[in-house]
Amino acid sequence: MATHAGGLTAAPPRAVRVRDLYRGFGDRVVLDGLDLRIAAGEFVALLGRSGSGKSTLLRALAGLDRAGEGTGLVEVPRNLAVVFQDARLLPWQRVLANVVLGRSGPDATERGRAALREVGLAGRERAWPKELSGGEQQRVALARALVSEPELLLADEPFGALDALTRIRMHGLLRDLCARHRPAVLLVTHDVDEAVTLADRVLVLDAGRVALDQTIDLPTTRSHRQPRFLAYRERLLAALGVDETGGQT
Ligand SMILES: Nc1ncnc2c1ncn2[C@@H]1O[C@H](COP(=O)(O)OP(=O)(O)OP(=O)(O)O)[C@@H](O)[C@H]1O
Repeated sequence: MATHAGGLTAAPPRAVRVRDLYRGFGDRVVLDGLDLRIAAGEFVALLGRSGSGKSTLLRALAGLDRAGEGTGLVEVPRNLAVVFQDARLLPWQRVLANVVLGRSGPDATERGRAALREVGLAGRERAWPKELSGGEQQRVALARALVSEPELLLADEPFGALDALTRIRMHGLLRDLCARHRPAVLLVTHDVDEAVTLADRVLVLDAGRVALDQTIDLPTTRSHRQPRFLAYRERLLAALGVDETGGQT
């Protein structure tokens, strides 16, 4: 359990606990007394208007927020992994080396191969990153994240740069990987459908705090046509201040 920006560390609950988190840049207050809990194994999606502070919160959890000023309690498991919109692979390393980065020994290699099999890239171990499509590169990034069996996976719009069909395939992949590995997940996304498709709970960030905390009570395999899916979608869009036509409410 790592504690960033002050505060005492309690017994490790293997989940996220954030209390009274403040983050600002100069005069700009971005997170303003934010509270958040994520249970072990829980999948939480985070929505919010552009500039509402989603990435700032994710960086605070990842311990990557050295730029701004901040106070508050942040407790996260030490064993966490982060994936971003761009796969951030090392171009001079082959795919398998990217997955096992920083690890060595036959065990690491075997785990890396297994992770690549899990993301559907068996046989591509010796490929260079530039030989892969954007979707395949994100698969490698997911394999690299999961090879350490993280207790927490932080994902900042991981599918934001992919085309719609690839994104749908990646949703299925991420859902299956999370069902198998059971990390707690915080997924930052702009895509309301993605949030309702994947998450146990969807949060909407507004004015520096969690403005809506919506449990998604749907079966694991979800269809966009289910009436309850559409009802959640509508509620979240309303909380984001947009209607179905893209207009402001
Ligand atoms: N290093 C920084 N220095 C100054 N301001 C910053 C810095 N990082 C973020 N900000 C500001 O903090 C606010 C929140 O940014 P953040 O990236 O967290 O929002 P976001 O909700 O993730 O946005 P988007 O959906 O557009 O990615 C923005 O106004 C941004 O300009």
